[in-house]
Amino acid sequence: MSLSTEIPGYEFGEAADFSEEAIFYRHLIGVGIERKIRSASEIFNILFGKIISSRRKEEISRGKKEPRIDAVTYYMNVDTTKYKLLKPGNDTFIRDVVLSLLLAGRDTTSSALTWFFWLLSKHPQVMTKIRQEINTNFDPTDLEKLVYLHAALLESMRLYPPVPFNHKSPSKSDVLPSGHRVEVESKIVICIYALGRMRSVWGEDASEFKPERWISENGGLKREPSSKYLVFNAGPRTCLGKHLALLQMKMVAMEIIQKYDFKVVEGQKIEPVPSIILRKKHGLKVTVTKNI
Ligand code: HEM
Repeated sequence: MSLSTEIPGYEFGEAADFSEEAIFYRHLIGVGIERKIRSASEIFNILFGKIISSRRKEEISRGKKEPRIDAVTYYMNVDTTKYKLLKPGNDTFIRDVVLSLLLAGRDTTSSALTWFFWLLSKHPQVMTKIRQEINTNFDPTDLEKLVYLHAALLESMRLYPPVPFNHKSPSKSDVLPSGHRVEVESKIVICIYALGRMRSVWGEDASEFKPERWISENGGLKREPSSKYLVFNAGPRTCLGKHLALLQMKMVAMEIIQKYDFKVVEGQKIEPVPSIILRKKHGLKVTVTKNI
């Protein structure tokens, strides 16, 4: 669903939601909801086919002028001779890379912000502190100064991680540091949602929303190892968009908090969709008034 009534047909969004739900069933239950995946990929193929072919025509008509700076153009201009598996004009490669970036960056940040604003509605004292910080420390060129807002976003994702679980399989049999033996290709599902709420990891107040736990004694941000805060994954396949995501979320949150007052509509059902992204099944209904 889109907030704008002017945005025509929302095929991409619906296809993305379908795929995320279908992948959930594949990861966890091991059965495919193939029809959803197939119709979502047909939509992606049609949409990306149109975009890539019109971009190719545009590039030809631009001639020697500087190419546009965007992901599709960047990957269209990759030197395919340097890579064994790439063929010139390989549209499938461009489609897959751009689609991965869109899926990785689309619902993750929007899911994070939806839970964040819902938590703020339940913790008005946190909202007040964020407003105070924005009013005193706001510098559009340096959002790093918004330490409390950053802490509140990290804390919200600890309780409601946009990617709530991950799934790994060893390529050969191994023994984990815990002593558990894992057979080749066995499925290890890591529940990031549960990890964020474990008292043994986060302390007795693990289930409470407390941005303060991220503030160090000197008032800066406390760093936690990525193996403890697995929200962006850890190791070599850690999220490439982590810093971009936090920056985008700070910008959006700051704009909304500064300019609007919003009230969450009472009595609505809050429940997640079974999907690889922790989306709210019914969205979040709020009434918004502009701050003058
Ligand atoms: C709050 C926002 C985000 C969260 C919580 C998040 C979380 C994650 C997680 C958990 C993974 C690992 C997935 C796996 O192992 O299967 C991942 C991978 C990735 N993310 Fe993000 N992500 C966010 C935003 C973004 C954004 C905005 C982008 C870029 C536009 C992005 C790009 C990527 C890419 C390219 C990977 C794959 C890295 C690899 O496999 O080498 N992410 N992200």
